[in-house]
Amino acid sequence: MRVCVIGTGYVGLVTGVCLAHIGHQVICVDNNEEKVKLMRAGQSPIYEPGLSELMVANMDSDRLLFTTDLGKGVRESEILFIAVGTPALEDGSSDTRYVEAVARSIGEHLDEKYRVIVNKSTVPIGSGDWVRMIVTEGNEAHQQQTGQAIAVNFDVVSNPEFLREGSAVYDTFNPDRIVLGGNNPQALALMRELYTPLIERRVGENPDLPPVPVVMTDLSSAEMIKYAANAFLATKISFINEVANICDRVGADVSQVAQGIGLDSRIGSKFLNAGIGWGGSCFPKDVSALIHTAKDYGYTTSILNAVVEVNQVQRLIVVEKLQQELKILKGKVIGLLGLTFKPDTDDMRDAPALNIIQQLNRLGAKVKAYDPIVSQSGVSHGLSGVQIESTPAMLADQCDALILVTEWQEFLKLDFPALASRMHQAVIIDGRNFLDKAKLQQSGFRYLGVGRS
Ligand SMILES: NC(=O)c1ccc[n+]([C@@H]2O[C@H](COP(=O)([O-])OP(=O)(O)OC[C@H]3O[C@@H](n4cnc5c(N)ncnc54)[C@H](O)[C@@H]3O)[C@@H](O)[C@H]2O)c1
Ligand SMILES: O=c1ccn([C@@H]2O[C@H](COP(=O)(O)OP(=O)(O)O[C@H]3O[C@H](CO)[C@@H](O)[C@H](O)[C@H]3O)[C@@H](O)[C@H]2O)c(=O)[nH]1
Repeated sequence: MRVCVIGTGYVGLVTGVCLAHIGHQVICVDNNEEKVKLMRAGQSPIYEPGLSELMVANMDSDRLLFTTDLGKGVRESEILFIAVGTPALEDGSSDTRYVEAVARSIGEHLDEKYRVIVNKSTVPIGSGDWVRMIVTEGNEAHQQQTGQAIAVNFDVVSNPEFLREGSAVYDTFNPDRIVLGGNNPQALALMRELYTPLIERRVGENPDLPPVPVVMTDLSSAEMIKYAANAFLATKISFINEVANICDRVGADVSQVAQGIGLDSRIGSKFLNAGIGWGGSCFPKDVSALIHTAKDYGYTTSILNAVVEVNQVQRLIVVEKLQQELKILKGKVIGLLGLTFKPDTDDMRDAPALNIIQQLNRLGAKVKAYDPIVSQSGVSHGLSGVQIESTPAMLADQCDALILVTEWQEFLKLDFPALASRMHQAVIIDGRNFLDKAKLQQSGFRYLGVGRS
């Protein structure tokens, strides 16, 4: 099938590359010329394991091309994915201006051929009908300008994305479910056909599993599924973090507690890692957007408000632990192991590290950091108040404490005795309960986790 993906960020690029890989003809459109230039040269503008190789292979097979020309993408494709960003506005609601701009442009380029316009971006409930309206407006304006009368024919489908950064390619090939929301069975049938190789598990690592469940819904239910999924996962993390804070006080170990409750199949063991809380480009903005939507309808989201509140406190729990340990932070040197909001990504959007740096700066500490991706990339990522070091050893030099912020696998293999010998005081706060406490203690560290007293 002929597909156009508009927006080549974490979702759009991965979606475009993976759809090409399962045999579709894909045009990826982005209005960022630098990005398009990079991708045309076979380089991925984002760090995502396995993505670059797959991208180049599909470009070489002539199934994937990149352009800034949205008109070309619309004219030459039957399925048009909108995959642009929907960041949070000041008031917590979703900023849909990029979706609006794309929907309007699609309208300007439509002809008589039938198209399915797919909302892949996470958009507020009700956006399906709104996108239809904007596309129609764009088309009518174009017709007025050109004097051409075109009978356009299209449907809007909601197809929310559930991939995780850091395992985006794997998740796309091995989804837990595919959600398709829409009003016209013809559009939903085309979408099902598009995903058939994935549904039948012809790609991916679990060929023996039953077919991927396809959940067909109306537009707004599909939109709500996306928000509800992220809000539930964020709730699960805030819940275990609250339990961790109680564990710290009563002397229990949250890792053991998580194992004990996670084995109950009604609870499940995933997303029960306590630590410095959830961040990233999705959970914070999506939970806020859902709270905002509820407010628009006069409903107060008591649970979700608490989920956010717990998370705000949780992000700074490592600084509190540091204060208990070192007392005065003014004039102390603190080293952060990791900066990105999770491992295997270069994404710094709403990373807990940003709050930790700000708070340490406020308390007068000098902050240094080492991150496997950020240190290598030489890109500032808009970071201020932190000195980026290029090796863990340089990070440890003269530090009064280390804080593990991101659980990069390579941190498990660090030479901790060597790091301890370079520090002023060998204190480590494990913000992800990731390191081996006994090993750290043997290496001469005073070790503190979260809820692992
Ligand atoms: N990042 C994730 O893990 C993830 C997962 C699921 C869903 N989502 C949702 O998917 C959407 C995209 O997220 P992302 O993280 O990929 O965003 P992103 O910021 O990484 O990428 C967005 C891309 O859209 C491009 N763009 C903006 N306006 C454009 C226009 N008018 N024409 C063409 N291109 C345009 C930008 O240049 C950028 O490359 C969001 O709604 C997000 O909530 C993201
Ligand atoms: O047990 C856990 C699991 C995660 N996290 C944190 O939660 C955040 C989000 O992690 P994760 O969900 O793995 O990453 P994302 O790439 O943000 O993916 C989420 O957000 C995406 C965007 O909507 C969705 O598509 C995915 O399904 C959803 O998992 C990160 O800060 C993690 O450190 C924890 O603190 N404890």
